[in-house]
Amino acid sequence: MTSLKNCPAPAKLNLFLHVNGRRADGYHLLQTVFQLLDHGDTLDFTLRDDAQIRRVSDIAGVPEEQDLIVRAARLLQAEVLRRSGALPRGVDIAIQKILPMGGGLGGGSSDAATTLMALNKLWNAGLTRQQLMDLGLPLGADIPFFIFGQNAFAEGVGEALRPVRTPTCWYVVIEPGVAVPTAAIFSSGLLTRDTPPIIITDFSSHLENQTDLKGYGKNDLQHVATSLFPPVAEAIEWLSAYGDARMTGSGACVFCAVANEVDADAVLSKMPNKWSSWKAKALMQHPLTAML
Ligand SMILES: C[C@@](CO)(OP(=O)(O)O)[C@H](O)COP(=O)(O)OP(=O)(O)OC[C@H]1O[C@@H](n2ccc(N)nc2=O)[C@H](O)[C@@H]1O
Ligand SMILES: Nc1ncnc2c1ncn2[C@@H]1O[C@H](COP(=O)(O)OP(=O)(O)O)[C@@H](O)[C@H]1O
Repeated sequence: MTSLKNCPAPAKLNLFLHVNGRRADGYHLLQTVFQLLDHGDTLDFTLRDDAQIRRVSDIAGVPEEQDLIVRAARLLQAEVLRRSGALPRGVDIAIQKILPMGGGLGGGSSDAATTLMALNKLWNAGLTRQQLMDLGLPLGADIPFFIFGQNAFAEGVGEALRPVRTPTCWYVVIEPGVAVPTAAIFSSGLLTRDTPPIIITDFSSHLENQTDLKGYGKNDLQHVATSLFPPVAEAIEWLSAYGDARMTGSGACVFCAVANEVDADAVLSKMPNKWSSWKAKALMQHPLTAML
């Protein structure tokens, strides 16, 4: 095998996100439920005859050397060399990017996770899922979740993951047109960091029948983001007419659960033109799992 094409890098939502405290290194302790969506970026990987890792598509605002895709590929290439003594062949990576940056949809992390999983296969590297998760974590807190490959209740900074069953519903997502820098939200004086930890004992039924998220927490980052970025507040206010509208991650995107595709289309038909918006089905598994 010399190439892997059309590899999906799905978006995630944080169905809720609690900030429970802060570690000594300044990183925040979170509790969140990650939900995979059938909407995301797509990547192609083609082996080269030399050892270079190259991104062959432009991503506006992200230089090749800083791209999480390139950094993830180089990290795995170095790890394979360390383990086996042989340097894997280089690779050209093309990406069709549709997820907005600074959107709270985990796009960069998902691209990096797909890269680690696809190259592990293409290079016959044989790393376990857990080894890939450990390798990815320093690049981005959401990367272990995407490699985990199932909807999850996460703790720590997002690396302690347990599978959780979530509703088989649809989501309407609004991109409010601003990029929210994650660091600015976490460092804000407006942020509360003392939500009491919740304890989930029944992971098989938790959240399963809830298309309405009421009662399942809140996003502690939301009031910070809405204060600093008014378009986020405006999108939540508009979408609240159709359900329990919330922000995902550190923003800027806003979502609302609906029962089915017809209901999603009904909300989208009323959407003001100023926002990009879309519908997505809740996925139960990472779509790359079935391809590898
Ligand atoms: C908030 C979450 C929730 O899923 O998602 P996004 O909104 O970014 O998608 C993630 O925890 C974000 O993870 P990620 O996007 O990888 O954040 P990073 O780039 O690692 O962190 C950017 C900066 O935010 C702060 N940060 C991040 C995560 C965390 N648990 N505590 C923090 O204090 C740190 O100052 C860090 O330098
Ligand atoms: N392949 C990539 N796709 C998106 N962003 C990337 C990528 N590589 C690096 N980044 C950087 O990561 C930042 C966060 O992007 P992203 O993960 O899409 O947003 P969020 O963490 O809010 O979901 C971007 O602003 C960008 O500077």
